[in-house]
Amino acid sequence: MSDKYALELVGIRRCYGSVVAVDDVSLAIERGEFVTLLGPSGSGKTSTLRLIGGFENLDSGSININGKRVDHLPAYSRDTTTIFQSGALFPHKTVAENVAYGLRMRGASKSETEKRIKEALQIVRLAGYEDRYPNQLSGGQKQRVALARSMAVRPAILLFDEPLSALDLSLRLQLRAEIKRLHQELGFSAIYVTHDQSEAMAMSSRVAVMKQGKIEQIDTPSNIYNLPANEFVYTFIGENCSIPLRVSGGQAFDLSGTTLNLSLSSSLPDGEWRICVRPSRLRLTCRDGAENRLVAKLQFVEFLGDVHRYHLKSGAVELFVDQPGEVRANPGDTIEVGWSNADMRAYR
Ligand SMILES: Nc1ncnc2c1ncn2[C@@H]1O[C@H](COP(=O)(O)OP(=O)(O)OP(=O)(O)O)[C@@H](O)[C@H]1O
Repeated sequence: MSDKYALELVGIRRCYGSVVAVDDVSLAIERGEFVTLLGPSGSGKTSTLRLIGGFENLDSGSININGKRVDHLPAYSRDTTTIFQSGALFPHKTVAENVAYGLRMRGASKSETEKRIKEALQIVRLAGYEDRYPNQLSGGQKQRVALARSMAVRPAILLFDEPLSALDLSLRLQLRAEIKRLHQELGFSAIYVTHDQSEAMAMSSRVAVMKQGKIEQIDTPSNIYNLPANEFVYTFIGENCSIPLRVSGGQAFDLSGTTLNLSLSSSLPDGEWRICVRPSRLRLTCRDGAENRLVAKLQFVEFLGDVHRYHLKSGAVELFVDQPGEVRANPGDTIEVGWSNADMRAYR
């Protein structure tokens, strides 16, 4: 146990009947880190957060906050606060009373409480809203109050349980930037749960990708994106084209048996493989001699704003390529697609 960490999870486990919701999860978060638990529905993110916050009990393992074991303590005695999806404000209390709540629970004096309310509302840009009631606030403002209430306590670790998922897209983007700014300015330690990968990538110091109660990979957003530990992480984070193929004697064949011009295949053992490439790393012109090339037919083109998405078919292989600029091909045209070895991953 080390007090170097704001939070340490050591082999924590929680089952509901026959479902193993959290399966031997270990994780250490340094002070000031913003770590996101990201994963599909049912992967155990919320259960992990609830175990840390003390809303659920462990079946085994231990939880340390600032070097002290806390898993035997009730929620209110742990040095954490949680911001929920719904905000969970008290409807009959004013903004100031809502923010004061956690401070009172922790025995702060009246003058300290007033000082912290003022500070917290300033931080979330809601100074002047002290006397309003939650029903007089917008969805985004309510979440800012919930944030202020949690931060006013200055907990060892802030827990976020999908706090933006009930908001519309533009508000979500706005608040996401706001939380990032606050983290940068104040340097609090946080665990953030989301199933939105762009949110996780944009906000976090590190991202833990979860699947079936386990952490598949924990790393910086850039390493998660560029150096995924396995196919699950690769396909869960960002878009990708997956090409099923068979390698035999250093040659690659698609599933219809057509030879593919892939240089990586010379280094792959014989067998069935899936090659994964991000559509943004595929190139439609290969004059510079890409290491891997496919001749494909253009099916159709989608306009996506900054880029066009070219949907292509080559034998049994289907791909899509994102390219900026004008569209210079028509459906039915033959196009060469290329990519470098560094941009592709092979999984079996
Ligand atoms: N109180 C409970 N009783 C029974 N099963 C539960 C309970 N809470 C969670 N589970 C189960 O545990 C597993 C993990 O659930 P959890 O809510 O932690 O996942 P999640 O990754 O947060 O999902 P989501 O993104 O949908 O919120 C799921 O299979 C879920 O059905």
